[in-house]
Amino acid sequence: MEPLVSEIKQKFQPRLKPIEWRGDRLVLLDQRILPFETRYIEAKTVEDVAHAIRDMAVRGAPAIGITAAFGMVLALVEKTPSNTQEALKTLARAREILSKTRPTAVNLFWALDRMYNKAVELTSSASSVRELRDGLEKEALKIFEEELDAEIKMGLYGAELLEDGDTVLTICNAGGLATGTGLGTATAPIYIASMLGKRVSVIAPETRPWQQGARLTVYELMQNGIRTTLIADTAVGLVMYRRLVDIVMVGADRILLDGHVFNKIGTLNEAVLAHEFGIPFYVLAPTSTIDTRSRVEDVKIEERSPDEVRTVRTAQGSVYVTLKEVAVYNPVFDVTPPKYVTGIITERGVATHPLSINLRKLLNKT
Ligand SMILES: CSC[C@H]1O[C@H](OP(=O)(O)O)[C@H](O)[C@@H]1O
Repeated sequence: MEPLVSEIKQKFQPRLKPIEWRGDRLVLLDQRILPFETRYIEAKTVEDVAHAIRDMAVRGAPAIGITAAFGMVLALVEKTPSNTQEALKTLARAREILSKTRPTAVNLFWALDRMYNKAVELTSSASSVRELRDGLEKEALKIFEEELDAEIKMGLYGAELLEDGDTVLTICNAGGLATGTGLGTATAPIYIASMLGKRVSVIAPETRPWQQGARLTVYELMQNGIRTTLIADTAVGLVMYRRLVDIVMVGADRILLDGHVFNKIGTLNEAVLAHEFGIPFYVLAPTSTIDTRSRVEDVKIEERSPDEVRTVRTAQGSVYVTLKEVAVYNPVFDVTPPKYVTGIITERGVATHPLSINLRKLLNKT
């Protein structure tokens, strides 16, 4: 598969660069104001990175992980510790700050642990803080490259499931904006199938309240020439009932070993409806999104500001669509039980039922 991965890596020139490392700063495409305005923000400190993740200037499980990884490097850039032991203390503080930004996407914690453990390993041989920082920078860049390779492999596995003329239903944005690489997870099969000559189109629900579908998925798919139809979230049932959907492909923020999938709010609705209408429902995620330790009850489902539901984003900024005083409950993820999942597509292959056994097999695959 490797030669094909290299060929596709050369062929796929993403229009968007959501995350760019500049050696002493991170340049992030501000996703809070797309598609109305293309604005980049510079993150030069750990706090800058924490704010960008918390405020969703950058979002999407893999993109959050990659951004946090570079945030750990910036911890040694913004103020150079006096020695490598002080550097470890600085990195522990940075991990603490970044781990508090958003609770559901496991990629954040996976990336922070990987970077900190790498730092511990490097301090045993690094003769200076600069050597430690250079080693950490290499690790963050490696995470980015591994993520892109994983998406290409997921895309190849997923593209095999797509026929010429198929329509894919998605949710939220699990595209190149959500992973930072420009290819995405749920969108990777769509881009690669199209590259391989299959005419694939997409139905993208707007994905209230943050509108990742209407503002981000529509934007990136159309930029990449994919035929896209936007629908209201409440229309997913009817498009399935009318057989307008051949397959559902969604991303994930956290997948448990028993096959429970945490993803954007509304994913459960699509999964249950797809199961009812006999439509294949696939989840796409790199193995860095698989949480091998938690049970369903251990996972915190993020709740965000009530104003995300009370308002809608427009080119002029957010406008209220209801009474400002109304009470709001705003969970931004849900959890889909494994019975509603046809398969989980990772860079190591596709796990089908029994998911609990086959996910472990994929993780143990060398
Ligand atoms: C590549 S999957 C990304 C995943 O993250 C999104 O959530 P958010 O926009 O709140 O970060 C959504 O759940 C996507 O499926």
